[in-house]
Amino acid sequence: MLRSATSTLRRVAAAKAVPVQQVAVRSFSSSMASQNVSFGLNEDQLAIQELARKFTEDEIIPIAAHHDRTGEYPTELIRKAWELGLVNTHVPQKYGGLGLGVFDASLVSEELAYGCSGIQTAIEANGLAEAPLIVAANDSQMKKYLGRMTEEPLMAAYCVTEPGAGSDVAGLQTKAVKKGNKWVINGQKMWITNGGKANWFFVLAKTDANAKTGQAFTGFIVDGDSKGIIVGRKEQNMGQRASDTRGITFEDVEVPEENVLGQVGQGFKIAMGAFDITRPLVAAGAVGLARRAMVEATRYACDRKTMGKAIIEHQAVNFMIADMAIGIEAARQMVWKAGWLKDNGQRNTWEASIAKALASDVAVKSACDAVQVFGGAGFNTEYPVEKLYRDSKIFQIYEGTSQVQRLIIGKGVVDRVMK
Ligand SMILES: CCCCCCCC(=O)SCCNC(=O)CCNC(=O)[C@H](O)C(C)(C)COP(=O)(O)OP(=O)(O)OC[C@H]1O[C@@H](n2cnc3c(N)ncnc32)[C@H](O)[C@@H]1OP(=O)(O)O
Repeated sequence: MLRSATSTLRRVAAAKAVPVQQVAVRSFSSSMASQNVSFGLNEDQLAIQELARKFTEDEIIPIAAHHDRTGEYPTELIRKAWELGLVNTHVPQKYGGLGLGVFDASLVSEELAYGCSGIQTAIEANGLAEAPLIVAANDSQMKKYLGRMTEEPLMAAYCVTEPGAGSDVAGLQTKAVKKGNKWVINGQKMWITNGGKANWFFVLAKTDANAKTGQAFTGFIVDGDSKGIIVGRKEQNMGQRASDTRGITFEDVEVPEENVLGQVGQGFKIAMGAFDITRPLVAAGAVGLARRAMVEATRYACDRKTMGKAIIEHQAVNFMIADMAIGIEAARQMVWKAGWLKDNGQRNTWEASIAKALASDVAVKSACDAVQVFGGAGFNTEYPVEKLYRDSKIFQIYEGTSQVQRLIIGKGVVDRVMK
């Protein structure tokens, strides 16, 4: 199905003398916005979900273990995903993208992460870098920086976290100072996904030391080849090893005034607003990983026999798998709700945090229990579940730890109950 979808896109592209990606864009861009809530996906949503599912089956699953073992960046695979329109899904149609809403993009994220959440993270990191631009960029910034992402398979990175400030964004030390008609950025960023691959960065820097958090920071778009950017080594992480994570140092990096995103002083809110788009998608990735753990555990449990019967027939095993299903179904509904709210113009920060916290915990527990179902084989690299377990942990950490999500959720409960 994937091959025939791809070759159809290629044929249409050749006939029209346009890039394949533009054909993919046109094929999937109609009526994708989830205006009315429904648990039944519409035809377009089913089509993009199926495209992502087949891509995962044909392209990601066969090479996932290799990229996990070697830590090699999946450049060629990302190029293929880009050709099909599975990368940069949020970029508005005006700038050559699919312009998918959060709900529709979550269908893609879940499928890709089913194959390998490390590869999905590399792809999704583009979405995270692009989100602040979607929140606040002007037309010429969008044309220049989002437009190029649909013309070539480029990568971008969201540069907020620092060695001394991950959860506490207000504690960032990177500074930007205005000199003439340029801004000069100095500081150190850490754990930057796609850091070594980025054509451009979204960078959050302090511009007013005396202002309160909501006015103290400014967001900048920084070209990857700017003088003074020092890219650190690729970090060796426990899981999601296909993804490229690095420290990035900014030493007197000059940024033109036209690369200020939104208003000076609004950067913190822009950076947080980006998470309203991307946290549901990280959560969708966690759902995809949990679903893979459930499928692998079920297949193994139906095959493996102890005490004269398949271990799935032992309730102790069957109930672990039942709990995976409970978590996956609940977390997916929460992802869909958080996406639906955003797509319909409503504030979804609270629901995005619930989705992210729930789905991350479900992913870690499901992967852990899948190892348990596999027993000794689950502890061995020959079988897929130890990778799922290693990959799952970061979901409780990146894009806001599970504790940060609970801070947001707890505050939201008080606001709702006491208003
Ligand atoms: C798979 C994809 C790629 C994966 C790569 C992973 C990369 C990453 O991990 S990215 C970095 C992850 N880091 C995080 O997620 C940071 C976590 N921390 C946070 O979310 C915040 O710092 C948090 C929640 C602790 C709150 O911080 P705090 O300093 O208390 O700020 P807070 O007082 O709530 O807000 C300050 C202002 O921003 C506003 N604000 C907060 N959230 C939002 C929002 N979502 N939208 C708009 N405005 C917002 C507030 O209203 C407030 O405005 P005002 O001052 O006018 O009242």
